[in-house]
Amino acid sequence: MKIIEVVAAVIKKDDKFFITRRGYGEFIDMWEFPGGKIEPGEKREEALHREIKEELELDIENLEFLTTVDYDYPNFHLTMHCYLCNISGGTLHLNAHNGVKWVTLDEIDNEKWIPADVAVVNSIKEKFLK
Ligand SMILES: Nc1nc2c([nH]c(=O)n2[C@H]2C[C@H](O)[C@@H](COP(=O)(O)OP(=O)(O)OP(=O)(O)O)O2)c(=O)[nH]1
Repeated sequence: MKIIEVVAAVIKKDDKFFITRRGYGEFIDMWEFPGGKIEPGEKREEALHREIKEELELDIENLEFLTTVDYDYPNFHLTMHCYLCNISGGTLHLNAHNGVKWVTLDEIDNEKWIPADVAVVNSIKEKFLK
């Protein structure tokens, strides 16, 4: 099966997490963590900086590895490396999404997540729920 390797940003500020709603494609209108495919020769962190700049026109800093999620979709296998980070600059523009919001840990389960992201949400809760 085709393997797709993706990086995703779990952007945090105070007690909230920044989530984005897909604006196109198979998972349109479902929530995800922004990011995208690693290009040949790219390091994971470089790919994440590039994707967040392309998709949202934001800069990120303080990347800290959170988890790698593996998920079998019907037509590909997803390997997704997720990094906690903060916004360090830029002005938000939605170039790939049709919505964004900041959610607390109390709200994070209530979203219509892309299937693989349920495991990311569980990792976030494991790390931050006291
Ligand atoms: N970015 C992102 N992709 C996710 C998440 N969860 C999940 O299953 N995916 C899947 C959906 C896509 O099939 C794949 C990432 O593709 P993408 O469309 O974001 O990547 P990209 O920007 O590099 O690609 P493209 O649309 O330009 O081809 O990973 C998530 O939280 N964030």
